[in-house]
Amino acid sequence: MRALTANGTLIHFHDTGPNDAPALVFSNSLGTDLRAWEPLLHHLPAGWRVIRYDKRGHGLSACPPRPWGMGDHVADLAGLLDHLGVSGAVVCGLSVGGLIAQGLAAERPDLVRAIILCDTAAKIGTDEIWDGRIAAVEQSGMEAVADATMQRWFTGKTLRDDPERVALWRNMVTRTPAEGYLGTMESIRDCDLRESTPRLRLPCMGVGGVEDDATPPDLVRETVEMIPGGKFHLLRGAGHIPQAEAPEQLGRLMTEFLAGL
Ligand SMILES: O=C(O)CC1=CCC(=O)O1
Repeated sequence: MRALTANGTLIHFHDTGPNDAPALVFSNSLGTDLRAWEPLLHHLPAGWRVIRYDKRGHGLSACPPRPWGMGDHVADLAGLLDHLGVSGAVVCGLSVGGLIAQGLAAERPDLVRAIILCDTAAKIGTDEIWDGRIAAVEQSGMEAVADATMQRWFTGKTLRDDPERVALWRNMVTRTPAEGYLGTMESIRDCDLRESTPRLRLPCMGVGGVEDDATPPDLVRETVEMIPGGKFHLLRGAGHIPQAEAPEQLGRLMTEFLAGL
């Protein structure tokens, strides 16, 4: 368990593997913390320095008073990598983590050598969707959105066959500070990368779950294909959290992509 102050914010992170190995950095989704990547870890190739962190308002990282936005999420990750002396990383982002990865690649190309976009887009949702969820959390707290979130995140099969595992993910959401969740929803609502992402010039792989109701696969494909050479893969048997439902498929695709860099 380690922490440092980046962009004025206490950031909790895990950093494993040799310091001189190429870095693979994970940025997680709304309502999840760095534990979200655990199912994937043993499907990753050896020889990488793996860095996971809790974005502001999530996990053990600080939750500064709102308002803040996507620029802060990007500056937090830039600050973390600068402090760790990491440049030229491969950044893998899930959902809002994918927005952070795209934003970092645009703002600080020295830090990013390639991106892996999981269940994300250059623009996620509409003002109407986010304003409705923001109002629900402001009025009734995290419980108000937890069940609908599980429906968006997981396939019918997982919801039916594995209720205890789903309950753990639900706990992760309901234990996220409401302020952190609200600030991140506002960040997503106000973020539109449809002009900057097509200007990125770096290797990009993307994946989308066939049953993802939050960022449907065609939306993810559209974003990945904005970047020349971007390659999209559809994940069978997966919803919005591919490392939970399809860790082997995702690990194999990532291993192939990383080997080709
Ligand atoms: O709606 C959800 O919970 C899915 C999601 C949208 C952005 C994000 O990070 O997660």
